[in-house]
Amino acid sequence: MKPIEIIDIDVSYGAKKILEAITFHADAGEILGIVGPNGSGKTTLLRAMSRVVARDNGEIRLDDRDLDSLGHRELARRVAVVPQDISIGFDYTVRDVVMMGRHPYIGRFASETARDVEICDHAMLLANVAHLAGASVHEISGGERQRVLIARALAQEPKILLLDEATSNLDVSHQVEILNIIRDLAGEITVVSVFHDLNLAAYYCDRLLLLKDRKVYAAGTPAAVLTRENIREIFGMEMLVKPHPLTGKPYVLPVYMHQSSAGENRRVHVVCGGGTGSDILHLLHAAGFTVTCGVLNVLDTDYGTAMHLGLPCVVEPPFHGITPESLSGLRKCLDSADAVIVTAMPIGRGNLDNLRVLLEYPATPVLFYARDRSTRMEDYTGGEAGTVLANLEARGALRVEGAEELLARLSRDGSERD
Ligand SMILES: Nc1ncnc2c1ncn2[C@@H]1O[C@H](COP(=O)(O)OP(=O)(O)OP(=O)(O)O)[C@@H](O)[C@H]1O
Repeated sequence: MKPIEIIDIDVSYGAKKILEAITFHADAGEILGIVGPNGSGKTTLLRAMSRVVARDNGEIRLDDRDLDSLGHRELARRVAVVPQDISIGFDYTVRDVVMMGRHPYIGRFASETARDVEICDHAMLLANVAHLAGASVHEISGGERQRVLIARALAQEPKILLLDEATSNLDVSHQVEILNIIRDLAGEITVVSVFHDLNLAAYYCDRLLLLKDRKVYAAGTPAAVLTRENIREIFGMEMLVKPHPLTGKPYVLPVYMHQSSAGENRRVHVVCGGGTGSDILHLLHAAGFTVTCGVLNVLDTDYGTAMHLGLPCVVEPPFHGITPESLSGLRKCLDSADAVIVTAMPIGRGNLDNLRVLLEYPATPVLFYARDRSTRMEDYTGGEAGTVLANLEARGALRVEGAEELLARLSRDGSERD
């Protein structure tokens, strides 16, 4: 028996269909997150589950009971809702509002019992609003009001808790505090919560439901739903999706790309390693250059960046020297490159081979790139590497510092060529 089963429901506002053919269930004691872009129907879905809006067709079952067969009190004892809109009309005290959560249990003409008071006090403690009990709800902050509404929902002792972005007004420490409380309660109760913050959703939810264009686009574990492809498709932007280094849960990081066309039709090859090229790989890609890189080892940070950006990269296995095959791969990149960038990095045997090959391309401009003053090429060179670099400089290789200078130099070279 599932605490919540939604079977093929459609929901409309007037003639406008908002949700179509929605089917899913929540397992007992889980936190199910609903994610999706603005206007995709997340709130409407919660409203349908709490009978605030009627569905056009399909079925909603709570513990195998038809939602429509439940009386108002019975429904309120099963389902508590923390809405997105946290305004409260009358000038109640915090305690009054939290006590409203007990109404489904208090008889029409009866007054609250000691048990109601105890549950209400406990709910206020849990949501960290006990110290505000006597304050007017109009004299507390938006975040505090949100916690009051969470306390009211907890006082309802629901089996199912529906949260509509219930932590969106809270600062990060209160967000985590409330979600930790909800995580602790899950197990005893089933939680369905709308999230805009994908990282909070990934961390706190057992499963996610991703909505798009009125329908369920994907459902499953956070790792299965929050893929780079799904996020690109749904939100239309690039995000890096990685396991969080401490929790192992998926972690999404937006790639803020200020796209430009400065590098259109221009090809650059980047010789980098150890993370020294990640910033410019990203920047050059965003500026519209066709970027290749390598030779890199597959465990290298810059290789990770190249893969995230989808850049062609000549690679070798970890701790492997450069083979003739990858040298020929590198030459293929260099044959069509308009410029080569060499980042300031420690130059080991592998990179020395990379650099030697550049000597075969005297007509291709080479830029030695240092991210800032603290990283200088000469700090990293010496011996044979120093000689190769000196040879490249003798052939016109230039030193540039900072991404701005690099892009300016590349566009100057481009216009000179044009
Ligand atoms: N009371 C209403 N009457 C008519 N249309 C509505 C009403 N409430 C919402 N809508 C429309 O229904 C669609 C879905 O709204 P809903 O609030 O469910 O989306 P949402 O995914 O929760 O959005 P958000 O992320 O912005 O909170 C939107 O196009 C919205 O304009």
